[in-house]
Amino acid sequence: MDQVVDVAVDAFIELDQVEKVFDVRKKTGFLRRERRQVRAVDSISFTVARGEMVGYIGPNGAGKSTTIKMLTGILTPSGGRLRVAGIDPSRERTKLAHRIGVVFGQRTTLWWDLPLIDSYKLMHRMYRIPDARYRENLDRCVELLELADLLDVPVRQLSLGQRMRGDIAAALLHDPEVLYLDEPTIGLDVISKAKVRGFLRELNTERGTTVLLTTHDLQDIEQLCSRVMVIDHGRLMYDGPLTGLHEVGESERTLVVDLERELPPIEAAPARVVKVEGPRQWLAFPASESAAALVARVAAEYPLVDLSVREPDIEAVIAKMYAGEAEKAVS
Ligand SMILES: Nc1ncnc2c1ncn2[C@@H]1O[C@H](COP(=O)(O)OP(=O)(O)OP(=O)(O)O)[C@@H](O)[C@H]1O
Repeated sequence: MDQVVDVAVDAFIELDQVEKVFDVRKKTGFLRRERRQVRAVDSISFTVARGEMVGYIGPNGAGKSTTIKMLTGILTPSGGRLRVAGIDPSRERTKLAHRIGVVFGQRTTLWWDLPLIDSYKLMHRMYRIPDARYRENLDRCVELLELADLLDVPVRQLSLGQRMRGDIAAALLHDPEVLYLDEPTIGLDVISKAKVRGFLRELNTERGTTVLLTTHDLQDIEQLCSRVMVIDHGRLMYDGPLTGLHEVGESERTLVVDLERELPPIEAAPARVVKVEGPRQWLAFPASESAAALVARVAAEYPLVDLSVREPDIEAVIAKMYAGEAEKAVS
């Protein structure tokens, strides 16, 4: 038995030096085409244990969707070894389909013109879900995702947040052991985001569902995942807790305050004013510091009208991470 198989005992998802190379043909003249290779996933290795909830983040084009497509069996890796629940996804895609659920935030798996409930009935048959189990799972999703009033509404009439909740339910009717979520909160308002996050947290703690979550929203990760992996240019750049990512990237949050009138830059170290526009000031402070303490200090000393806290975006954290690496390499 080789080493990889030994590691697989605890690993529910397992990637060992997985690669995906796309052949791209580009038109460069009237009859001329140039062939180019895009290394979308470049020798990635990681394992995810059963019941873990892991964030998989990175800038646009980093290789996140390609990884998820390989994990579902839609794409075949160009190299390396990949297993989900001991199954090779691209070889046994149908067998695996009964054990995984997938939600692509930007696309729907629901039938556009049919009422929501009809999509669920079709999935009941497609996945051959036993009646009692289907009923139980449907009831649970309807209750927790607040779908009762939406079941008879055609999918095309649902708002984005309603449709997303409908899609998440659809992915869970067959009781998958692992759920891949690609941008599940994209475009949702604050209340819908909170509902989706609350549901996922409960699913993970109550049912032990393994979750791999791709997102551009760091708050998704903050509120749901104890572990985060960062991918960029197809390579795994970081694997650890989110707090560690903030430390590596020395990321900053921003406190935006509206004062009663124009005033000199606020003094509240370690926060520092990075921008002033009339009575509005932007203060950057380390993401690891408490925003509440800073707000209390500023409110005690300055005439505040309004305020908001902005989280660092993933691109900014990753950019800082690179800057840190470059500095280390120089010194
Ligand atoms: N079918 C394909 N053919 C050719 N190139 C592809 C294909 N799918 C993806 N790519 C390329 O592979 C790279 C990784 O793409 P991927 O969609 O995995 O990134 P991503 O991290 O999911 O990005 P985003 O956050 O924008 O969704 C990109 O350079 C992309 O252009």
